[in-house]
Amino acid sequence: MMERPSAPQFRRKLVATFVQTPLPISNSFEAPFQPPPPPYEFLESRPAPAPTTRPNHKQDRPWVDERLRPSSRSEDASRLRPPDRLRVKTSLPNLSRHHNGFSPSTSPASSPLNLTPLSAPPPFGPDTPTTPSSTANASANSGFWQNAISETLHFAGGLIPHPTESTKHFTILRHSAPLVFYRGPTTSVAITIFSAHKYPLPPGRTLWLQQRGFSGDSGMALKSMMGATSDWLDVTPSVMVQAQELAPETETPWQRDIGKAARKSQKEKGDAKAHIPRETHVVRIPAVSSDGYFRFVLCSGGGIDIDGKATKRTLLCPSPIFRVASTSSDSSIMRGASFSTLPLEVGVKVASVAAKITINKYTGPVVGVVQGRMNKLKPGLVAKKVGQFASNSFQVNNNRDGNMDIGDHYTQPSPISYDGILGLDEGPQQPYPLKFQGKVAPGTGRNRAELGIPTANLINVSEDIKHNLRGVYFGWACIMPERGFEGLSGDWHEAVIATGPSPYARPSVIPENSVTVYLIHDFGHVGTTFFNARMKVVVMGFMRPLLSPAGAPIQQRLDTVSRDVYSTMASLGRENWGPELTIHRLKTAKSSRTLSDKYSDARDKVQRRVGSIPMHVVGIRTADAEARDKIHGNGGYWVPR
Ligand SMILES: Cc1cc2nc3c(=O)[nH]c(=O)nc-3n(C[C@H](O)[C@H](O)[C@H](O)COP(=O)(O)O)c2cc1C
Ligand SMILES: Nc1ncnc2c1ncn2[C@@H]1O[C@H](COP(=O)(O)OP(=O)(O)O)[C@@H](O)[C@H]1O
Repeated sequence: MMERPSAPQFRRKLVATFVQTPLPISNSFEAPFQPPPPPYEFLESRPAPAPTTRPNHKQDRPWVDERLRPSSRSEDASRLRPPDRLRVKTSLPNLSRHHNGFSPSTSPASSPLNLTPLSAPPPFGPDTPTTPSSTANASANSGFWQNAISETLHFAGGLIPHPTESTKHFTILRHSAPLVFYRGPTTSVAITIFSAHKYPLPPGRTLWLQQRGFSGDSGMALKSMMGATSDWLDVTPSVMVQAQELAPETETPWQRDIGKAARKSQKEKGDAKAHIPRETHVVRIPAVSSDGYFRFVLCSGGGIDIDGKATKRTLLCPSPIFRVASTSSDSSIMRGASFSTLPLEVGVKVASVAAKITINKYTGPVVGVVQGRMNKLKPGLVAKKVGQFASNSFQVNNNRDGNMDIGDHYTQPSPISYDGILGLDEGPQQPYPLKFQGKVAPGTGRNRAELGIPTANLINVSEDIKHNLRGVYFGWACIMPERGFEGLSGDWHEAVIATGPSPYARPSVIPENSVTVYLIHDFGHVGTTFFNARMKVVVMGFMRPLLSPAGAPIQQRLDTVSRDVYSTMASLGRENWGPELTIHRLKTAKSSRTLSDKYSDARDKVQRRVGSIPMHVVGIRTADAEARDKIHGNGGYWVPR
């Protein structure tokens, strides 16, 4: 992490940075990796499973640690400060000059719209979409937003300065900037845990997220969202990664931080008692954590033992605090802010105003398209409702009403008719059949090599499918009869479709779902491939969740796959499950829908579009972020040292 200058320097630097180039955003997001990991190790390499029940623990209320409790009266006074005192000057130069953030009461909404960006707008983030309609104006906005964040990060550096927290035997060093802008499900914070020679980290160590000043209603809301019984969230990273797998640009700054902290510890405690680095954790911040001040708490125990019982949790060390900020709720959340961090809140507010302008770039086109289409359906309630829905989806605090519960209904087990035969004899039930397409791309070749089962890896599959499907499904697939693939069977074939994080993928905070299809068809001779062919897939039902293949003997995997193939063949062999009837159904379903079906279809479509708009790029939390979180699980990764 970048070193923070002392106060007067800091002020000078702030202005200087402001007119030169914006700072890079912190390294608190997904880090790139290089070599692929060995197969099948990732799904189960976490040392302690996430507890399903958590002990009630009045005794370990958050923030009772005296060293961390905001102490002074001045803080109480600051809490009473009316929010309008926090109104900010509406341009960044002013913010820089009034670096404490307090300024005459100018309406925050009044002038940013008129602002021109301060420096040439750089592209924002690695996954910044380039919509055709993103005009010069829009990219100017993103420059403005980026500047606002850079400024705020500077503030954070000065205002939450402690990068380490220690107890007698443990130290936690925070690598990421102390201000973490919410960036969707990949939002993460990196820490390294040190411990004394005689105190290696216990094998069942767990990491918990605590919110500062956290109590009452919000505590309850959090609990019910997570289905948890406690207001601590288990955020123990899921997978282990070796240091050699880290990209140098990730590892080098961490090593620098670690070296510095280790030297300091040696100086303070002497060789015998110095704390030595044990593990680096990149911890995913779940959407449900909302905005506020947080810390991690390292514990021994807290997981589940082999009998399925929760093990006793003992506190070992808290981490330094950090602020998570998004722009969708009232960003000037005072809960947990101390007097010294109030100016930071102002910075967040400015970034938030900037983001709201920037977001028009993403939402504008979708609202336009949907409303345009609905006007054709007019007049009537339906058009009005969908139109409203389209606009409302972009409201900052959009409610969950009308949202698809993403993922859930695609992972419901199909009813079993009889031995191994899935689904009712009458045919597939909602939401199936489900159609999608993809292009066949080379994979690792391991499935064929190990099991003799070639699986076509599909790319260019819609985000919607990748997000919602997780597990093993059965259905039909065909290779599209195009030039270059004339010799291949273009018929519909029974297929097993497996989607989920690939066991062979590079590690990341959230592994991307891959879609692989095994066509139950003999294409002639061993080794036939059809890379670059387009494939159509119709999913007819859910078969089973993905098993973690870690350590599973090949024979066991073969048995599972054989059962999958059998079930698929047997289930699809019934009259109402054939490909022709299914395709016919898909076609007629389109023309025979009632107006209200159309309404819900259009609503789903809009909702999916909304889900696919990268709102998180500018720190907006959408209502489905929490639903998606359920799919992502803990995520994150840890590196032994
Ligand atoms: C019938 C079948 C069942 C599968 N079951 C699982 C599973 O339970 N868990 C899993 O992680 N992957 C499963 N997969 C995916 C494969 O393990 C593998 O990731 C995929 O086929 C890509 O391999 P490739 O790189 O050799 O093409 C399954 C694949 C097939 C065809
Ligand atoms: N029955 C089949 N189902 C799916 N793909 C097949 C089949 N027969 C041949 N293939 C071809 O084999 C490839 C998969 O082979 P595999 O050795 O698993 O390699 P990879 O891991 O590169 O996908 C597919 O991409 C496809 O081109």
